Amino acid sequence: MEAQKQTSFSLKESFSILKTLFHFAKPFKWFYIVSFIFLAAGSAIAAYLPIIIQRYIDTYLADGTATMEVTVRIVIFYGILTLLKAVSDYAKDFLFNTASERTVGNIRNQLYKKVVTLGMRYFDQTPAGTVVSRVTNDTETIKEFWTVFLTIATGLFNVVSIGIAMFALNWRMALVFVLFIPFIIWIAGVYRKKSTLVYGQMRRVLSQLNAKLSESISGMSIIQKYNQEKRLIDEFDEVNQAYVVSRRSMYSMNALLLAPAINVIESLALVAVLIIFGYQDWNQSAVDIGLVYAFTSYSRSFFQPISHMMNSLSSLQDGIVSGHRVKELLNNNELAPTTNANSEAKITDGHIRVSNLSFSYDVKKQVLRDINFEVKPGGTVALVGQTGSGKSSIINVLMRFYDYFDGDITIDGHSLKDIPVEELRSKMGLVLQDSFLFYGTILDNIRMYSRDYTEEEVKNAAEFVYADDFIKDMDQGYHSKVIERGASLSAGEKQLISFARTILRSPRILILDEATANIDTETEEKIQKGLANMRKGRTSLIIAHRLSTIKDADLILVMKNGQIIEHGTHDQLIENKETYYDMYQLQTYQEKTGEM
Ligand SMILES: Nc1ncnc2c1ncn2[C@@H]1O[C@H](COP(=O)(O)OP(=O)(O)OP(=O)(O)O)[C@@H](O)[C@H]1O
Repeated sequence: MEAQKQTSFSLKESFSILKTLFHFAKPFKWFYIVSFIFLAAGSAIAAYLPIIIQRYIDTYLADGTATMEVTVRIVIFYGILTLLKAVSDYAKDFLFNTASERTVGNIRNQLYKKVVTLGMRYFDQTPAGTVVSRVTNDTETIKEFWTVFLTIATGLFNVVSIGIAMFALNWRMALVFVLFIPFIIWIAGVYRKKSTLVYGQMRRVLSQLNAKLSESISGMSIIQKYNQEKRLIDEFDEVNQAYVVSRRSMYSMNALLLAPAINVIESLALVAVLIIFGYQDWNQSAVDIGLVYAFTSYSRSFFQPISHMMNSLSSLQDGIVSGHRVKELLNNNELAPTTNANSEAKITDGHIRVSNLSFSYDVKKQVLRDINFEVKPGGTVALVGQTGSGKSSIINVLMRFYDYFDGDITIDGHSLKDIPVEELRSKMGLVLQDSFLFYGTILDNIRMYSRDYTEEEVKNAAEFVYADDFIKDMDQGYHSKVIERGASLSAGEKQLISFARTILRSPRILILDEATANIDTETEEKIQKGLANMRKGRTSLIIAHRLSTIKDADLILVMKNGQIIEHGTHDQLIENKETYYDMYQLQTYQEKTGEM
């Protein structure tokens, strides 16, 4: 985490970051090379154009030999070169931007590919906003960084070609221009210092603005319930005003330092040339009028690129920072757990055995301690216990969302570490409390966009878990739209869809985190019937919140602080009159008095 905040880098680090970025540009190298050839051509033409006019003035106009024919020839030549320059500039920009967009697109894809292979540990430690920002904002900054490369390259080509042209025409005049370069560098330095502060402040306030907005959107129901609208509007306004102020400082800084200051330097350089050379040479020979014209044209094209290059340096720094973050994410090795490479173990019967399993999410806090139990093929084991006792953690380990290091879990005699993750996940049907639905149709959500299942099979699966009734009642049945996260469906309906999704894949083992949300009695009845159908002939591991639903389990494990403190069947545990008995008594009382 600390490294992500790093904002300055040694030369060696910067090179290594650049190397990573260039690596992504490699597939498009010909685009870049050809674009630079056009850039060189454009710069050379830009430097040559004033020379044509200078020659025309000094050779023909000055001594009165500018015939119509000569003038037309020169105009045509000038016109063709101007056209060529326009074509070169267009080709340069088009090719470079195509290549840089593709390069950055390539980076975004690689980042996303990486993100989906990362383990849950990474997501536990990294706020979602940070991951989003890596894939969107940082790549956008890298895009700007790429554009800066073009600005710098264009600047260098222009300065060099115009410099050569100026020295070739008159080295003394050229020298006067060169003497003004330090002033431009000084102004650009002042601008850069100030802009780092102003842009930094702007970015900070903008991210506060975004954070405020996203917090309000996700907590809108709480905001409205507790009448917090006025407070939040005021807070938003405060940050918004700060943003307006920081944008204003940016504009006033740019208005003062960018164009006007550079214009002044340009004019000063030109005045200096005119005064110095005007006195010395002008009166002696009229030939120099063309020269003065050429230098007047050069002044802008010579100083502007230098200031642009200097201004771009801060974006270069931002690009390196973003490049570093991207590289860090790409090199992150908190990958999702994998399997022994050569193993092809298969799940056939669904016989689970957990032996001496201990587990921690963060190495510091022991979440599971010495867990031992067995679920026979087709049997049902229920996990019960107070919140935070470790029930979900057992499932997290069993599904290989997290790796474990102490003890082992075997299925059909194979250690989990030897069962390919795809095999494991295809044979284990997982239904979580909060079923995640994707944007799409009910049909897409049940078959998870796979073309392996026909609509008929999807319907059969839905019928099997009693989800068919409510789906048929919807406007467009199985083709009804599901909005983001299935917000338009009730918790019970989402759970039924999730049952259908699970059962469609005929898993050997069923892992179920029973929903605690309030579900109406009718849906609840369907859920229980659907569940009973799903469990038939399958090994089931159920996290139960309502003890009445697991009375028939073959084994009930009572958990507390990451340990199993009691186990047995419902009747045995009731007879024991310990924790389970107390929990059961309390729940039965609550159900009777309607407190649940
Ligand atoms: N991703 C995680 N990273 C770190 N600690 C975690 C993580 N998930 C859970 N824990 C911790 O592990 C412990 C067990 O949590 P777990 O979710 O397994 O409990 P649970 O019995 O399923 O609770 P509930 O009934 O509320 O779902 C808790 O102390 C919790 O704070």
